[in-house]
Amino acid sequence: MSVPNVVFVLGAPGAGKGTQCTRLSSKYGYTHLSAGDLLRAEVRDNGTDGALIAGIMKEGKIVPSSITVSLLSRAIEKVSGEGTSPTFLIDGFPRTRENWSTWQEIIGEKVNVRFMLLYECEETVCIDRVLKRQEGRSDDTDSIVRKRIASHKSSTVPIIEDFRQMGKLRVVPAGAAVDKVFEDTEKVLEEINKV
Ligand SMILES: Nc1ncnc2c1ncn2[C@@H]1O[C@H](COP(=O)(O)OP(=O)(O)OP(=O)(O)O)[C@@H](O)[C@H]1O
Ligand SMILES: O=c1ccn([C@@H]2O[C@H](COP(=O)(O)O)[C@@H](O)[C@H]2O)c(=O)[nH]1
Ligand SMILES: [Mg+2]
Repeated sequence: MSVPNVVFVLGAPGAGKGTQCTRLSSKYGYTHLSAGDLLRAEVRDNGTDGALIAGIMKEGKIVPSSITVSLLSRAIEKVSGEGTSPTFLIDGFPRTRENWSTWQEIIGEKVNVRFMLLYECEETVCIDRVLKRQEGRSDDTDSIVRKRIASHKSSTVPIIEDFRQMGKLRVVPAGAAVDKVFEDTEKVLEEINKV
């Protein structure tokens, strides 16, 4: 089988990464892997690092790269072994430059990272969406979402900028309605698939 393609999907908390990945997966059969969901599953299932992860998420900080990359690596291998779609949408990762270097060390050439898709949205809109979200997430509180936004600015924006410098960043405005954001995402994917 050919090497799986990967698209990293980034954006501030509440920008709509999960919403758009779900739609893309159902329309195009891509495999959606949310790093945050994998970490939450470790907490829920009392995994080895569950308590550590829970404490970090409560502070809106970033979990050590070795933990997140090994969860992603296992999930990619599991799905690849099932013979399903070779295109992965990796939602909410890489969060830091260190996340990316650890990914390169551990996963590296096993996959082909095509580009990073960035959902760009006003901070006030993002906060409003997170606080209205009804998914029972313990980090969807006013004080934690502000910490998550601060982590996004200090730790994630630099790796997004690195992808821009590499010519591997595609930006989709995410302040509009879900359908419009989806249409704009499809346009970006069409352009990429022409290359
Ligand atoms: N374009 C949109 N317009 C209005 N509401 C939206 C839009 N996109 C997503 N939402 C809603 O905003 C909330 C956050 O969306 P979503 O969970 O997709 O964001 P996210 O980027 O994955 O956030 P997080 O990083 O916190 O996981 C959800 O309740 C979702 O239904
Ligand atoms: O690569 C990652 C992804 C997530 N985290 C932590 O999880 C929460 C929630 O992430 P969502 O993408 O909003 O689901 C995030 O605030 C981080 O604490 C991480 O450390 N590394
Ligand atoms: Mg999400």
